[in-house]
Amino acid sequence: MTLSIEVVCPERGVEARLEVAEGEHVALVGPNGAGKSTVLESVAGVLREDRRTRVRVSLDGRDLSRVPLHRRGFASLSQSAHLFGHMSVLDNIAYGLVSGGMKKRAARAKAIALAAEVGLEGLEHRRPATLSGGQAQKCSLARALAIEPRVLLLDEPMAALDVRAARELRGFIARLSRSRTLVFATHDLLDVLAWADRVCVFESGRVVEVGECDAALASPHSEFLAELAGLQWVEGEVRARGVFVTRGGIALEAAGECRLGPARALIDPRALRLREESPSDASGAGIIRGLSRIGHRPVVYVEDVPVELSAHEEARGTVAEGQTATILQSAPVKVEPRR
Ligand SMILES: Nc1ncnc2c1ncn2[C@@H]1O[C@H](COP(=O)(O)OP(=O)(O)OP(=O)(O)O)[C@@H](O)[C@H]1O
Repeated sequence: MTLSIEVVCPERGVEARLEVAEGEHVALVGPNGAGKSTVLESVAGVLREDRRTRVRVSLDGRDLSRVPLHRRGFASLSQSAHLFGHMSVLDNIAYGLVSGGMKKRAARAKAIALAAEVGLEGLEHRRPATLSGGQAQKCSLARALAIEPRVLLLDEPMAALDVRAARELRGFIARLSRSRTLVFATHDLLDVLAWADRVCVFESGRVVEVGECDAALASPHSEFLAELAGLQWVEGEVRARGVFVTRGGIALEAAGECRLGPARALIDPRALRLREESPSDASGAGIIRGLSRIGHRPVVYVEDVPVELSAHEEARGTVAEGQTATILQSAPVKVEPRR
C-alpha cells in the first residue's frame, strides 16, 4: 500500500507532494507555518478540495476523495485530545468501534484492553474533564488505535505534555504504531528519533528535503534539519585544499575534497572547543561575542560561528567578550560548494 499525498493550497502558500509506503513512519518537520499541519489535514480530510485548493490523497492509486472519512481507515491525534465530554473514557475509546458496527459488548472488551495498554487502568469510568492532559492524550491515542487504522496521523501530540508524560506517551506510540503507517508532525527531535524511518523537511509550504532518518540527521542539507540535529551550516569559502574560511575569516580544517570557492560548512559544536587567547592573526581564531551557560556548562559564542562552543578547561577562567580565542577541532567540518 502506498499513500500518495498532493496538496496545492495557494491560500496557505502550500504546495507539497509526498509518498508513504505501507508501514513506513514519516516525520514532517519544519518551522512554524511551513505547511506540516496542512498536509496532515489534507490526509485526514479536514482540508477539502475547492475551486482554489487541490487535494489528492490516494492509496495504491485509488483516489480517496469520494471515500467518506470514516471509511478511509485513518485516525488522527493532535495537540488537544478532543474527547467527547459527556462520555466515559471507555465509551470514548469504544466510540469508533460501535459506530463502525461492532457489538457493544465486543467494543467494550476491546476498549478495556486498550485502556490498560496505554496505562489508563482504573480511570475507565471517568469523564474527560476529570483527566489530566497526559491521561486525556492517552485516551485519545487508545481511541485512535481502537479502529486499527491503516494510517495514523499525529500532529504534535506531545506539545502540551510535561517531559514525563511525553516520554510515556512517546513510548506507547512507538510500541503501538509499529505495524502501522505513521505520518506525524513534530518540533521535537526525540519524536523523530523514537518513531521515524524517514524525515521530510518543510519550508515555506514546500518539501525541501526528504531522507532516511539517521542519514538525514547525520548529514542534513537544509538549514532547518541541521538545527534540529544540533548542527549549523555556516557560509564561507574553501581557500586552499582542506581549509574552509568563514565570512569573518576563521579558518577551519575541512573534510574531503572540495573545489576552491564559495562553500558552506556543517558545524558540529561537539567537535569544536575554545582554547586560551591566541595571536589575532592565528587561523582558527575568532572573536568572542557572547558568554552564557547551559546548566553548569559555560558556553561561548564566537563571531561567525553561530553555535554554542564549550570552552576548553584551561580557557574557562580567561574567556571574555571581545577576546580572540583559538578554535580547536576534534574533527574536520564537512564542506560543500555553495549552491
Ligand atoms: N485554517 C487556515 N486558514 C487559512 N490559512 C491557514 C489555516 N491554517 C493554517 N494556515 C496558514 O497556512 C500556512 C501553513 O500552516 P500550517 O499550520 O500547515 O503550518 P505548520 O508547519 O503545521 O506550522 P506549526 O509548526 O506552527 O504548527 C501558514 O501560513 C498558516 O498561517
